[in-house]
Amino acid sequence: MQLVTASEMQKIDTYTVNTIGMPQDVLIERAALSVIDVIGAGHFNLEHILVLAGLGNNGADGVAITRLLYAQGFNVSLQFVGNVSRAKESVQRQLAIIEKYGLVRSEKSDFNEATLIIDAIFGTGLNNLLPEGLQKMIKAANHIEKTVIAIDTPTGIDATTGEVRGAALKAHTTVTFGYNKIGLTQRVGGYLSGNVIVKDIGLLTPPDFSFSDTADKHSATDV
Ligand SMILES: NC(=O)C1=CN([C@@H]2O[C@H](COP(=O)(O)OP(=O)(O)OC[C@H]3O[C@@H](n4cnc5c(N)ncnc54)[C@H](OP(=O)(O)O)[C@@H]3O)[C@@H](O)[C@H]2O)[C@H](O)CC1
Ligand SMILES: [K+]
Repeated sequence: MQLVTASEMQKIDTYTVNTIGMPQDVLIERAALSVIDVIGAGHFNLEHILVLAGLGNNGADGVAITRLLYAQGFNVSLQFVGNVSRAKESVQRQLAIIEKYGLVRSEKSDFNEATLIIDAIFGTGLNNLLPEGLQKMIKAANHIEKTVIAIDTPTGIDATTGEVRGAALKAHTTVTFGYNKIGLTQRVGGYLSGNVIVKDIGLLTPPDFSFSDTADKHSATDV
């Protein structure tokens, strides 16, 4: 199974959007629909779903997932993690749409009430240690051992190395898009990702793309 680094995945994302012309919002919608497939497969308690969404496209996936669940009548709440005014365009568009659906974001959620947490805070764009406050929140969430579905990567895991960036959410399942990431198969990332499901969302790989040898060398799990 081909594994990729975070930057390889971002190159594939960019090629699909900028060269092929596939609108980013279509990819985000397909990503969200692929997660709904997994959620609907019957392995999770869906009584109260809490979606945690961040500033980047990972967060946009999370808001789209919330909308799809809300439209199907699920008891779903959305908590934005970070300063909404700093959120990317893709997230702002998703937030504007979900407001028209009538869903009001929760300011602060009680994790204890949730039966399932959807982690859409950070994905492959994580580039540094998590902010202190978020590290504390993640450690508290791990402590109460809630079932977590991670979107693309568990927040806090470096998608390339599998190292923890201060703290990382422990996922029961990770739904990752396009290719599996090296960081989900090795070091702590290999453990915290749980059951990794790779979903095709229509990303195209450039014809002359050469995967780094890092990717090939790390197909075995060396946690
Ligand atoms: N690109 C596509 O077509 C699709 C991508 N998918 C999803 O997108 C994410 C990758 O999205 P990206 O926006 O690149 O990254 P993230 O959502 O992981 O978050 C990055 C944002 O967060 C900021 N950031 C990064 N590290 C930190 C940190 N340690 N502390 C605070 N903030 C941080 C970052 O800001 P910068 O200014 O630092 O760049 C970004 O704002 C991928 O994982 C998929 O889930 C879609 O699924 C498909 C289409
Ligand atoms: K995530």
